[in-house]
Amino acid sequence: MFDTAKTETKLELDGVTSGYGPIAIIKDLSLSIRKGEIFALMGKNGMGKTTLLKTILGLVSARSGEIQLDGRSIVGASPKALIKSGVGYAPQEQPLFTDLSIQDNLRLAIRSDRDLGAALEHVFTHFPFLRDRLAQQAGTLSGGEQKMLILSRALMLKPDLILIDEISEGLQPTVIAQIAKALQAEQAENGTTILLVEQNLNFALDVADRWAVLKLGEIDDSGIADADSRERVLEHLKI
Ligand SMILES: Nc1ncnc2c1ncn2[C@@H]1O[C@H](COP(=O)(O)OP(=O)(O)OP(=O)(O)O)[C@@H](O)[C@H]1O
Repeated sequence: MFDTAKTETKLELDGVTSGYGPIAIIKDLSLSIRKGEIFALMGKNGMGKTTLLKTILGLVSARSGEIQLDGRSIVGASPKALIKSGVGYAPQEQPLFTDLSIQDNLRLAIRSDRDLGAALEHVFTHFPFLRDRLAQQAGTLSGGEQKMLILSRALMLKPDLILIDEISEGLQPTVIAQIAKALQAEQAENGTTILLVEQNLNFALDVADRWAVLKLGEIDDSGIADADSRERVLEHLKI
């Protein structure tokens, strides 16, 4: 639930415009994510949710506006530099090396093998099935298991901020529940800030402290996640 103590800003976007070629997808968007909160960003297909995450990460350039992480500008920073400064990313597209083992996929997320043992133990607390499956080829995991591996990779460095893109897509409720539990544990135990792009309203509003709906690259509505949020968000997602 929303904690009024969470007032410090972790990520601030101010008047951000970005897109592809001459087309602006994100339009003069301002958004403030507080330290330690789970923030759900929802919206219909093609509204710019992924583009927004990619703009924060520097994978898509911001044409104008300001993006600050912990009060410092990150406009123009490389994705690698952002990951080094504590940002994790679980992309929507399957980013696994399917012919490599689970362990090798996880190893690629850390800088030095010296950190491997501790990082693995960290992700095993959320997804214990990985412990006995480290040698298995990632491509042979089920869809749900692959999603848990993608999230685990983003969690290997214990990021302060995680950007997660439609992790629940195509997953059965038990796997979604496991992922929800993992995110809530990260938030509660490590004070992790989570920006969750989602289409699954129930999952998003269950775990989120606050939410916003993106429409054609602009914030159309936003609020605290409470009993009335579901109906309000649903209205925005209608055709
Ligand atoms: N590389 C690209 N080049 C040109 N246009 C793109 C590119 N990537 C996305 N777009 C366009 O930008 C718009 C927003 O796409 P984006 O993937 O950000 O939306 P989304 O809200 O995440 O959608 P979904 O929920 O379907 O994943 C869409 O019209 C899409 O076609």
